[in-house]
Amino acid sequence: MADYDTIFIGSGHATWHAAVTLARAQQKVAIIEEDTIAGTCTNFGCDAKILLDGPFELTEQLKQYQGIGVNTTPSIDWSQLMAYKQQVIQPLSVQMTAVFKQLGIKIITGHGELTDTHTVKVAGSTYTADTIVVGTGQRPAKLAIPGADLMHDSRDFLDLPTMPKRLTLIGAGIISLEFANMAVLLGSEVHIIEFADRALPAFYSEHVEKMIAHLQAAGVHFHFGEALSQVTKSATGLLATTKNGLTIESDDIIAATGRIPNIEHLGLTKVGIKTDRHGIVVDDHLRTNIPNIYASGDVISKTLPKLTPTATFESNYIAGQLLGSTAAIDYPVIPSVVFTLPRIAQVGIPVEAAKLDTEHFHVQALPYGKLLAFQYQNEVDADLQLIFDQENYLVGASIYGNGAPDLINLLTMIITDHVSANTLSQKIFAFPSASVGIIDMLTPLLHHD
Ligand SMILES: Cc1cc2nc3c(=O)[nH]c(=O)nc-3n(C[C@H](O)[C@H](O)[C@H](O)COP(=O)(O)OP(=O)(O)OC[C@H]3O[C@@H](n4cnc5c(N)ncnc54)[C@H](O)[C@@H]3O)c2cc1C
Ligand SMILES: NC(=O)c1ccc[n+]([C@@H]2O[C@H](COP(=O)([O-])OP(=O)(O)OC[C@H]3O[C@@H](n4cnc5c(N)ncnc54)[C@H](O)[C@@H]3O)[C@@H](O)[C@H]2O)c1
Repeated sequence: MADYDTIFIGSGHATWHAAVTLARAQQKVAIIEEDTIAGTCTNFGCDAKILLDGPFELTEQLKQYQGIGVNTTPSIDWSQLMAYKQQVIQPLSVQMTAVFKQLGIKIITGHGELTDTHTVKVAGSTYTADTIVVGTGQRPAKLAIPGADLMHDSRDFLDLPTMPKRLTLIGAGIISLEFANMAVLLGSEVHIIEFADRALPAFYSEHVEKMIAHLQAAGVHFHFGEALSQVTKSATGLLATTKNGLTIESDDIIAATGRIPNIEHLGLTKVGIKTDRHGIVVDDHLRTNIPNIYASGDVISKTLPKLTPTATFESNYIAGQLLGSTAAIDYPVIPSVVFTLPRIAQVGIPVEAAKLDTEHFHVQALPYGKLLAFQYQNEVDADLQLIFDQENYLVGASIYGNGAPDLINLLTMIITDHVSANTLSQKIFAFPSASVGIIDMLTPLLHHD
C-alpha cells in the first residue's frame, strides 16, 4: 500500500485547492514544497503586487479631478508601503501551512524528484502515492548574456526596500509594465528595453498603444527593437547595453523577459514523462503520458494564459477527477488583466481577430468614460470594445480603464453564461455603479430572445 493517496509537488494554486478538497474527502494527502508554502501568486506575485499598487491606483484616480475639485495629490512612501506589504503578505504562508496541517495534509519540505511512477524522493527520503500531481510552476527566464547575474527579477522588485532613482526594465511584458507604472509614479527615471517592436501582442493594440502613451507621458522611456546584449558595472551604477549599441545607466536592472516552466531535476525524463519548451505535455484530463501522474497550473505546456485562476480551475478539476468525475476538462473563457494605470483587460475573442472575421463577428466600441464621466470618476479616456457573434451574443471584450478588473469579470460572466438582453432586463442592479453603466449600454446591443 502506498504512503499517500495523492502527493502534490509544489504548493501553489495549481495544487493546494485540490489538496484541500481531497483531504476533506478523507484522502491521505502530502504536499512537497522546496520554497515558500502557497507558491508564487501568494508570496511573490499577484498578492504582493496588488497590495503595493493600491495607493498608486488611488492617487491616479485623484488626478482625474485635478482642477475640478482636487488640487493636490498625496505622495507615496515606498519604504513604508513595503513594510506594510511584508506585514500583510509574510503571514499568509504561515496561515496556509496551519490550514493544511489542520486538515491533516502532510507538508514535506524540500526538492521533490520522481524516482518511479509512484515514488517521490525528497532530501534522501522516499514517499509513495497512488496519484502524483506535478504543479511546480514557472521561474523567471534568465538571459544567457555577460553580466546577467547583475540583474534582479520580479521577486526582488516586490521586495525593494527603496525604489531606485534610475530603473531599467528588460522586456515590455506584463511584469515590466506593471512595475514601470509604480516606479515612474514615484519619480524614478524608468527605461524599458524591449526586443520586439511592440508590447503585449496578446492584447488589443489600440488599448496597448494608449497605455504606452500614458506611461510615456508619465516619463517612462521605451526602447523598442532593442535586444539586451550585456550588463556591466560602471563607477556610478549598472550599464545595460543592447546589440544596436544603446547604453543606459541605472541603479538597478530588473529582467522580465518571460517565465519558463520548472521541469528540470524532477525526474521527468527518468520516468518517461513528455515535456516541451512550454512545460509538461498533458491530455484533456490533465494526465501526463503516465496515467497516474497529472500536471497542473503554470508548469503545463499550454497556450492558455498561465494565470492564477487558470491554475485554480485545473486544481479543482483534478480534485474532481480523483473523486470520480470522468469528463474532459472544458475551460471557459479566461480573462487577463494588465495592472498598469489605466488597466487593460481582455477576455474571449480578441478585437483584432474579430475585425478580420466580419462574417462571424462584429465589434462595438463603447467609450464609456466619455459617455458617463459622472459614473466613471471623470476617467474620460476609459474605453470598452465589445465583440458579438452573428446572433448578438457577447463573445469577447477588451477594456482600457482603471475599473477593468471588475468590469471584465462581469463581462466574463455574460459571455460564459450566454446571457441575453431578456435575462439582463429581468434583473435590478444598484445605481449608480460602474457595472450598471456597462450593463445599461450593453443590454440593447445583446441578443433578444
Ligand atoms: C510578479 C508576478 C505577478 C503576477 N500577477 C498575476 C496576476 O495579477 N494575476 C494572475 O492571475 N496571475 C499573476 N501571476 C501569475 C501567477 O502567479 C501564476 O500563474 C500562479 O502562481 C501559478 O500557480 P502554480 O501553482 O502553477 O505555480 P506556483 O505558484 O509558481 O507554485 C509552484 C510551486 O512549486 C514549487 N516547486 C517547484 N519545483 C519544486 C520541486 N521540485 N519540489 C518542490 N517544490 C517545487 C515552487 O517553489 C512553487 O512554490 C503573476 C506572477 C508573477 C511572477
Ligand atoms: N497581471 C497578470 O496577470 C500577470 C502579472 C505578472 C505576471 N504574470 C505572469 O507572468 C507572465 C509574464 O511574465 P513577463 O512579463 O516576464 O513575460 P512576457 O512574456 O509577458 O514578456 C516578456 C517580454 O520580454 C521581451 N524580451 C525577451 N527577451 C528579450 C531581450 N533579450 N531583450 C529585450 N526584451 C526581451 C519579449 O519580447 C516580451 O515582450 C505572464 O504570462 C503571466 O504568466 C501575470
